[in-house]
Amino acid sequence: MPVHDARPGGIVFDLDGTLIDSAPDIHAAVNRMLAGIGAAPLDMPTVVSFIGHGLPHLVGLVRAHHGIDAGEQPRMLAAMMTQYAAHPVALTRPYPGVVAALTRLQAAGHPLGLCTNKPVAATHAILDALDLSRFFAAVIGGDSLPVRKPDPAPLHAAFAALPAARLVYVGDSEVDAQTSHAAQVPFALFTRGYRKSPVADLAHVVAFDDFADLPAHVADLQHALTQC
Ligand SMILES: O=C(O)COP(=O)(O)O
Ligand SMILES: [Mg+2]
Repeated sequence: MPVHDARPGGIVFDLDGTLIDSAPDIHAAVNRMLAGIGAAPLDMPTVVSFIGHGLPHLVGLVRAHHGIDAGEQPRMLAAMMTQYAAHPVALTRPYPGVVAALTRLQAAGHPLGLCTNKPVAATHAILDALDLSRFFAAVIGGDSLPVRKPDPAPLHAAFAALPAARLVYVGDSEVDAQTSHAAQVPFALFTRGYRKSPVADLAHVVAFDDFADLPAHVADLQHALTQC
């Protein structure tokens, strides 16, 4: 078979629950926001179950959980943004092996991008603070476009900014699997993130629980791409 495109393909990553374990800071910000209105704190698993569709959606779920009127949404969202912006990386760290994997993939010539539902200003602040910005040629946040994941448009935008064929989207959640499917991009599932469903219920071409294994999976996908 003729070689379709031998150049290293573009790889786009999700952020929360994929490259970084950000739930502890999101949890802390939620509870500071709730304390500010005299509401009871939420435990970590509850907040983790609310992550994935962006901060406006998360605040809506927090509000519903406490039975707070929808009219409070704008004030609560503004407070959440303020609280999160105040301490975005106090407790947030890349998952083990992430920096080494990104370094290897970049050295192998893969253009790298990011597509997250996190607001883009907070995304840049976190990437800068954790010294991750240097890896990404494209960063699309939850408010970069009028629509967010699982709409495929943000993922299309991230890949469009990379000078390469679309190789794979790497994410951790139901939203990411749906987005990949809608964008018709192969999906690699990091299984230690914030998903709520069994691995088998999320359509994927690769599932992995250790970033040390990702470069080999990518090499296999690249091989398949160049053979088709
Ligand atoms: O902000 C969220 O709710 C989820 O963010 P993610 O898209 O990086 O997982
Ligand atoms: Mg995620």
